[in-house]
Amino acid sequence: MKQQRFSGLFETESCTYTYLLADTDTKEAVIIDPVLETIDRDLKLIKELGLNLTVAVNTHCHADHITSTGRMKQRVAGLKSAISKFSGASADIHLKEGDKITFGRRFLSVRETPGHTNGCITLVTGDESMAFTGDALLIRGCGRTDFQQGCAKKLYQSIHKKIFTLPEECLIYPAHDYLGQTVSTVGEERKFNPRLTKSIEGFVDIMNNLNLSSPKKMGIAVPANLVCGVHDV
Ligand SMILES: N[C@@H](CCC(=O)N[C@@H](CSS)C(=O)NCC(=O)O)C(=O)O
Repeated sequence: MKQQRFSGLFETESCTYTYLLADTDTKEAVIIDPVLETIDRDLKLIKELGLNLTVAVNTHCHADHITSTGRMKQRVAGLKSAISKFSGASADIHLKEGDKITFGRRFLSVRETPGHTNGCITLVTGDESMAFTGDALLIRGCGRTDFQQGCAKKLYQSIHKKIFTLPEECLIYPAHDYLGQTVSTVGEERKFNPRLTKSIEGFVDIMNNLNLSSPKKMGIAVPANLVCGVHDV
């Protein structure tokens, strides 16, 4: 009997992945990194599947899009928002290393993976078959480290100590992909990630020379995400 429903959902403007996980027996569900623009799509799916959404969690305080967790709380009775205690953002649940987000008989455990921001977390399924890495580890890449307390050394250590120590076959689901890639594995990223296969000095050098422009929505996204995407809840 299948006990877990998993959906990967995509928001095209910010290239953000939202993930929905549910225990198919109890119908309890968790949503990871939901985006304001796709709130209707996500809530429609949840309703169609007859799920009871209990937690909406952000892997960090996003700088490129506005979260829908606050608006979801207004539309889903009993829903709780969650984010790292180091994010600086308000939420019902402030997460730290080792915490568990339970849905039915399943859970996600929290691994702190700072470096892109101070409050970045990676969420790992109880059986360590899936890891939701937010903007820490991307497929063949990683989150930038040039704002929001970003630190390349910290990110390198986070990924090597908290993500690359997971089983080789553990599936990696990042918060973004800009090339259409949907999933990787710990083993693949350990072997082929062009940034993380370097020494820490080489990695820092790459990160200091990315020369990326700032996310277009940064000025509105960060203040909004500090209050779950809304200023009135
Ligand atoms: N062009 C996009 C922003 C793209 C970007 O900066 N992505 C971030 C994650 S969202 S803060 C990132 O870490 N990218 C790493 C990389 O190597 O691309 C926009 O304007 O929103």
